[in-house]
Amino acid sequence: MYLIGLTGGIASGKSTVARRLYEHGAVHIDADDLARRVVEPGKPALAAIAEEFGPGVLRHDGSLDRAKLGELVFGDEEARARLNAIVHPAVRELSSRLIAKAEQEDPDAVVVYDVPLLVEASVDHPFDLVVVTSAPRRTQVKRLVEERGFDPIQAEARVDAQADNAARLAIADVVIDTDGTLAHTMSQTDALWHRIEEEQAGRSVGGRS
Ligand SMILES: CC(C)(COP(=O)(O)OP(=O)(O)OC[C@H]1O[C@@H](n2cnc3c(N)ncnc32)[C@H](O)[C@@H]1O)[C@@H](O)C(=O)NCCC(=O)NCCS
Ligand SMILES: Nc1ncnc2c1ncn2[C@@H]1O[C@H](COP(=O)(O)OP(=O)(O)OP(=O)(O)O)[C@@H](O)[C@H]1O
Repeated sequence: MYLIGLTGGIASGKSTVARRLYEHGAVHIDADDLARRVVEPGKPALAAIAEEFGPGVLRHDGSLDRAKLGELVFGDEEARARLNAIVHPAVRELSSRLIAKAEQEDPDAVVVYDVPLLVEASVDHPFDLVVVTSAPRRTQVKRLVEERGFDPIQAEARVDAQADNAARLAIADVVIDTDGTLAHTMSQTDALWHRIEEEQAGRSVGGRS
């Protein structure tokens, strides 16, 4: 297995890069998706959230009111830390399981773990490569406002709830500049894929998998 940790700020283009790697043949595991799965009705993390933040964060059907919880935690560091303490251990456990399963199914798989909070949550899977998508704060805010309908204050609160670009760049093996055209992002991603293929070919010559 070749394990890539893919991180970057909100709306910096992680999903775009992950989708391209998936099209090349990688297995894609998305931490945002796992974070949704672990709070489905009936899961212990959802009960813990309702206990911690009150029943007002649940909808009438018992599912999580994500907008309501988002209002409570973005812009309030202490509340966010309480939420993270509930959700992150469950995501850590599930991601470990899914990465192990991908390796079991194909020992030569390239697995991309797409995780926005790799720095903040001290994710310590044994990555072969850490890839960071990087766009300036103003581009992130512009995309959130223009493409996802956030108001500017909400958009800034989301961006500021995360590590800054400098902290992410400090742990990067590869940086993908996502402030240009989509074609530029794609060509950097294709070059990354070719590099990984070459590394994998070198490993099999050397007898490792
Ligand atoms: C607060 C919640 C319910 C809001 O849900 P919502 O549907 O509005 O956003 P969604 O989950 O799709 O996240 C969108 C983006 O927000 C950012 N984000 C989400 N949670 C956090 C957080 N705790 N800290 C900083 N940024 C975050 C990420 O960039 C993520 O890609 C949700 O984000 C949540 O449960 N967050 C805690 C779990 C978590 O940390 N998830 C991130 C990856 S593990
Ligand atoms: N050069 C570029 N590279 C990547 N995305 C770009 C670029 N130019 C514009 N975009 C747009 O920016 C948005 C980036 O969203 P994407 O979902 O890939 O980011 P993300 O980092 O996965 O976000 P999130 O943290 O919310 O999961 C997309 O709508 C994409 O089309």
